[in-house]
Amino acid sequence: MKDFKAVIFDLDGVITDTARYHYLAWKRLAEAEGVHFDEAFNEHLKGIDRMGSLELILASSPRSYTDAQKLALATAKNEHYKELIATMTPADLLPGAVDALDACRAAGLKIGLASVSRNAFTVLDSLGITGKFDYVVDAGTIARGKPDPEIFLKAAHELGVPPADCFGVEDAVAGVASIKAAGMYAIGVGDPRVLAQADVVIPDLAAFALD
Ligand SMILES: O=P(O)(O)OC[C@H]1O[C@@H](O)[C@H](O)[C@@H](O)[C@@H]1O
Ligand SMILES: [Mg+2]
Repeated sequence: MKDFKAVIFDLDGVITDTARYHYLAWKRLAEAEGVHFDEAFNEHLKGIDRMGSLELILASSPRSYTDAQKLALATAKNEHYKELIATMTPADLLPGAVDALDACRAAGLKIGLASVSRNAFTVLDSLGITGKFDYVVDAGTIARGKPDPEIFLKAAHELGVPPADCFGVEDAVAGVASIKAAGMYAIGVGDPRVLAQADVVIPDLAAFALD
């Protein structure tokens, strides 16, 4: 691998298994609205921001919705999600996550976090790893979600490193697309058939190695 100067991690599904909690919360909402929801559908939602995910689900609903109803549904989903993550602790870190962060730090890399989740700061605090990042993007400041490159470019800018000297780590198709659109090297975490756009795919962070 070339001599990178920064690494930018996604959070949900990479560092901790919150992707599972997003899935459960969306599934309950979708089924209440008469929309069939399964793992395959959920794959399209990974990395997509809250309102974007809701729009994708409601596109399959037999009903129509006002903006106020959509906002109420998104808020209800988030309340359910917050209940699911309320008991998170450092034990919820995925295998290899802390070792990967520490290896990047030991190698002198700047470390950023690029999650479109507005719950990211809470989750990082629950996991006890906020201090391991040089910069965490505030999702509330991002105009265009993944697969747009904005969030990864913002992280690189704030870390003071050109995008070409950064690599990103992602579990979502939209997230890998965002990294590539930003002009960065992409490490996919998950299934290589799903994350075909990534430069390399590893099954989880336990397999993360800087060489
Ligand atoms: O609703 P939140 O916490 O702002 O999260 C937004 C999105 O954050 C992403 O990290 C998840 O992959 C998505 O599933 C989720 O919808
Ligand atoms: Mg993710």
